[in-house]
Amino acid sequence: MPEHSAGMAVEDAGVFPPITPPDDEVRERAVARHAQLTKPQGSLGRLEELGAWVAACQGVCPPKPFERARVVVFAGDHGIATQGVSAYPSEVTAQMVANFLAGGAAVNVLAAAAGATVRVADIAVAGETAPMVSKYKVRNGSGLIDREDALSAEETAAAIRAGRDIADEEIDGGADVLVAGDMGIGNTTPSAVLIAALTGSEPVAVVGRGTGIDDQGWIRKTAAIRDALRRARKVGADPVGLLRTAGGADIAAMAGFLAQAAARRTPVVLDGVVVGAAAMVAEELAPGSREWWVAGHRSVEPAHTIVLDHLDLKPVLDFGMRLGEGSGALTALPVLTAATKILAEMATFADAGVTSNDTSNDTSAETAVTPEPQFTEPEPVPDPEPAPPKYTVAPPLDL
Ligand SMILES: Cc1cc2ncn([C@H]3O[C@H](COP(=O)(O)O)[C@@H](O)[C@H]3O)c2cc1C
Ligand SMILES: O=C(O)c1cccnc1
Repeated sequence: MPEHSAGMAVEDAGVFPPITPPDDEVRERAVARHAQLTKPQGSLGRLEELGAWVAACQGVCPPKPFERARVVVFAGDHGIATQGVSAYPSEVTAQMVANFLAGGAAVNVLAAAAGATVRVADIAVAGETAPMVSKYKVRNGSGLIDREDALSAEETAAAIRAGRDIADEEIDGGADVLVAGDMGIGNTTPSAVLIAALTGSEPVAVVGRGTGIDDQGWIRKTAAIRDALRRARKVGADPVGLLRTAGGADIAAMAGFLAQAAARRTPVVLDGVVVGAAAMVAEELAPGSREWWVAGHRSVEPAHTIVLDHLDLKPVLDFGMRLGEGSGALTALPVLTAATKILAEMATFADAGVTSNDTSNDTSAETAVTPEPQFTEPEPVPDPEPAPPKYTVAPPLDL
């Protein structure tokens, strides 16, 4: 077991303190501020709601634009990848970790574009990775979930603990918004199993094309999900039991990370189906965590829509994306920044000397004589002769 989890009782890793929601009173202040900004009421739509959410999370209105957005990519392999459920081989996972470190992956580009920085954590890559990313490694690949448990009880606890410790490190280091990303060939299969187990869905409802499997791959993947679901039945809806039997170390770490972020009152932008599966488990571990998350996007993977419905989260973007790595969340992050800056930087009607239609603070109304109505009801106009129809139906052609 990695040193960071030494001394931690196995059964405590998945125990979280009660999650307190973002500050509703501040959210209301943000809504009230929106009404004073120089724009018609409600005209910035969802942007207004997102800005109020950021304010409620930060407990301050106007909210502060993010200064340290951080994405943590949780990497891990999955035994089930050997069963032909992915369009790519497992070795790609370690190769992509090297690509992340070299700055060449989508996550690097999208993070830079959104003003975020990237951390990579090897939780269960099959094979060696750079020492700087392997501090929290739990094992080399998780088990073949259609015939064995993904993890032992100790490994499950170590993985959840790893995610919690990583969230703590990032928040203590000043992160003010977090993103979890995934990298692991085969990981959409355990994700689908967890989502099906927690929502009572059928394998065919949760199976997706992942990296782009063909129809034969789809059949193999559906069978793998079915078999893993059958094995997972013994643990019911127990979240830690599900991570152990049908999840994997990387997904367990993500679940710990997402719940710990909520426990530490730090907002999170969720990504696609893999992070979504971890989020569903995290919500079971620490109910109420979902209030600290915004759904960055809707992934193409069908199971992701099931997650969004289950957690009652409305995605910011629906871009037809299906990559993972945190890519959808990072594409949405600038929208959150824009929403925050609207509340922080726009002028109010009073500041800008723009006439508002808000009379709630207008004391002159009490002393004024009845004002002249600006618009009067028009006199009723008598019905004119019915106009002839503009277009008439042509008579049938006599052929
Ligand atoms: C080059 C490459 C980069 C990726 N980055 C994320 N994924 C994503 O695709 C994989 C999940 O799909 P499946 O379950 O079908 O294997 C995971 O590695 C996920 O992170 C990638 C996949 C590949 C091939
Ligand atoms: O939705 C995702 O995050 C996703 C989809 C396909 C492959 N990997 C990740």
